[in-house]
Amino acid sequence: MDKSATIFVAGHRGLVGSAVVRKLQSLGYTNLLLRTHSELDLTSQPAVDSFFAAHKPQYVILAAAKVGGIHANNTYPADFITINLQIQTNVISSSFKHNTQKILFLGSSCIYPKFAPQPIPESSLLTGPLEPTNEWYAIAKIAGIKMCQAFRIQHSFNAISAMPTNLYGPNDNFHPENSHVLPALLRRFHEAKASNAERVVVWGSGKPLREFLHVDDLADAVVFLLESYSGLEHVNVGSGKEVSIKELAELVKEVVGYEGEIVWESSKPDGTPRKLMDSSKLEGLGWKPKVTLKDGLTDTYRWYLENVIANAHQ
Ligand SMILES: NC(=O)C1=CN([C@@H]2O[C@H](COP(=O)(O)OP(=O)(O)OC[C@H]3O[C@@H](n4cnc5c(N)ncnc54)[C@H](OP(=O)(O)O)[C@@H]3O)[C@@H](O)[C@H]2O)C=CC1
Ligand SMILES: C[C@H]1O[C@H](OP(=O)(O)OP(=O)(O)OC[C@H]2O[C@@H](n3cnc4c(=O)[nH]c(N)nc43)[C@H](O)[C@@H]2O)[C@@H](O)[C@@H](O)C1=O
Repeated sequence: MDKSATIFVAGHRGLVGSAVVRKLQSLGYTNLLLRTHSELDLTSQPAVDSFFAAHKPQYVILAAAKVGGIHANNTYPADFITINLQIQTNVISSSFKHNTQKILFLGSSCIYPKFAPQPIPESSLLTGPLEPTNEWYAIAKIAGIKMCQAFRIQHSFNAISAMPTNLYGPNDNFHPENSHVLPALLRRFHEAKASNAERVVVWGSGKPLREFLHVDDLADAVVFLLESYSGLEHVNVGSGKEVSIKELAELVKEVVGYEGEIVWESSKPDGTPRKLMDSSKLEGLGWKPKVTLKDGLTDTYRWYLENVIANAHQ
């Protein structure tokens, strides 16, 4: 790829988009096209089409989406299905219409059936019922994969899809209810330590297993796929390592330095019991993750202290 190619990174202020921008800049890409949500609402078809007509990006990385953890997905199903269908339909169809050379769409491991074989190969897509807490979001993401495939089959449009596992890192969403488990626990344990609270509440049974990938590894994989993969099938992006939510909570407690007790709130949903991705396809293409969970958590906590807590005290 030419380092001066115009690359539109949609969602560049989010967890994934900001990591992709850091990665592209570190590799010497100089012509990044970036718009905030207020500058360009991707749910508006006329606005997206005018933007593409005016700027004609050569490459597009679609990292803008309505995203949230188990509680947000379960509480706002209409938002999760509608906004995601709108954003991806507008961006993929305008990319094709205005001659983008290649687009990379980001889905999620929740596209797979709740009881898929573990580790989950790409071929498990559409082989069984979805996890109910996030089926609305999953249906939108599955439609995104199928839209990329349909444009490739009908129009030879170079649209590819990457399916990341659960991500974390700088610029994550640390909202107490609507975020994913890892940033939620970093914040909750930090606040408990700061206020000398005797216990911290963690949702569910602690038994579900999750695979976590640092967002810098994901960004590396995204750019790797953009530069080197043009297949019909979506590609899993995982770390290959899973931990139980109980183990995660113990690790966050240690990294934050909290000494109180953990209490489990069993009325909260566990979600899918296990979703370890089979990332052997990506590994076969020549890509591997680098960041361990312990190192990634330690760095993310440092980022949280320096960027969220420090700013809150200014
Ligand atoms: N986080 C995770 O664990 C995982 C994420 N993914 C996927 O990665 C992608 C990025 O997720 P992530 O970075 O975590 O999400 P974030 O919520 O951190 O970022 C999403 C970005 O999209 C922007 N956005 C949302 N709606 C619109 C809109 N209507 N118009 C313009 N911009 C909009 C947001 O801007 P604003 O905040 O201003 O609305 C934000 O910058 C998503 O496709 C997600 O499905 C996949 C697996 C796991
Ligand atoms: C990436 C993926 O993310 C979502 O799926 P999820 O993996 O279930 O996401 P989660 O991070 O919110 O929860 C993981 C586990 O952790 C437990 N848990 C404990 N305590 C807290 C807690 O405080 N907050 C949260 N959110 N979860 C908690 C929680 O009960 C669950 O058992 C999808 O909806 C969808 O968005 C998607 O694709």
